[in-house]
Amino acid sequence: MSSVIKAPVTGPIPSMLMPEIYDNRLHFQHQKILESESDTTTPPSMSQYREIPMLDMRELRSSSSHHHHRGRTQQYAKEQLARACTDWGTFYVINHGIPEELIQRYQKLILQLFSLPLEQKLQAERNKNSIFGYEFRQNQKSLIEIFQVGDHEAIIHHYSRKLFPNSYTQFCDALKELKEALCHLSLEILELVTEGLGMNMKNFDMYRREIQGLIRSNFYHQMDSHDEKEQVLGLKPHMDGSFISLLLQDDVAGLEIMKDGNWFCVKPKENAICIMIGDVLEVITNGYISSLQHRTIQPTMKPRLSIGYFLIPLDTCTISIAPEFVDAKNPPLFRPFNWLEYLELHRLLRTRLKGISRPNPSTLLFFKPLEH
Ligand SMILES: O=C(O)CCC(=O)C(=O)O
Ligand SMILES: [Fe+2]
Repeated sequence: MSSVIKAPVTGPIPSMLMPEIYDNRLHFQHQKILESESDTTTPPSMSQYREIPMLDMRELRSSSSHHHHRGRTQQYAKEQLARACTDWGTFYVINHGIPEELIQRYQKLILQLFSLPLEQKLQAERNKNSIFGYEFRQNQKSLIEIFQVGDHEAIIHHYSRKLFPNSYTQFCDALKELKEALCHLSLEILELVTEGLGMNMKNFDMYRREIQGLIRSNFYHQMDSHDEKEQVLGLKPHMDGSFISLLLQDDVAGLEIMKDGNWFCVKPKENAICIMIGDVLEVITNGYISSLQHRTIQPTMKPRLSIGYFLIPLDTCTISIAPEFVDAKNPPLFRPFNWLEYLELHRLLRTRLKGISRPNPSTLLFFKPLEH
């Protein structure tokens, strides 16, 4: 029958962030897309477990050695990487080189942060118009605490001081060290991925100077389960607004991925980092690879900590299809857009559609050519 959307999209998008490219026609289109979708919120049932591809960074990294066997191993690993991207949109990497000591040090400190009194954490609360800070996200059945910062040292110091007035340097140091290591690794992987998919590295270079990093820690509280078969959703199904995302997890399961129309549970792997393809790469490759739809399940046995690192464009960056992914058989699927425009729509979907799961949670729908 009618759509179940409780909060129809009305009123203008805040003009401060509204690029000129927006006009009323597009705004109307957004409304149409949102209205055509209905609530598909059903409690997720237990998902089957699947192994995702596993790649060895030691094999992928080029070496100065000209050893024949080594070259073949590397070539094979690169093919596996390309296949992981086209078939799965996600994979684990091992031998990534991020020191275990550093990860554990940061995990310990971020858990200390989450165990601070709520009033103190709220001193660093995320501002409505910002993506940085602390967030206490409580729904009927789920509870997640999130802490997120970017590359700006001043912001990191600002929030760290509020949270750890007496010992903030220790926290800042670990955060910055981990962020830098993850930045390095993610750029390396992004380069391997784009090159492996046949992207012209000159076109990739245009983005190199327009990339920033976000580090986000998610603390999922342990929830009571009344029905063993029914799971409680933590994060709703979504695609990340990133080039790629890196995910570190403790030993508690909770991540689920969508593959071929089914949800699968991905178990944490010791010393492995989960890589996910984000929306930006889907656009640049003109849909040759898709961003990974994923969600999380609220744990019941013990709490769960995950740390995500997102490589995202700078606000000023324009995202457009790399020409080598367009030909007669592959017409352009997306119009070029500015990153702020993406963020605004991403936020619109999250806030205006609170409590509603869209059948297709993709923000990229808005950048497809208009249908007549
Ligand atoms: O906690 C996880 O496993 C995933 C987190 C996630 O998807 C996100 O922060 O975007
Ligand atoms: Fe995500």
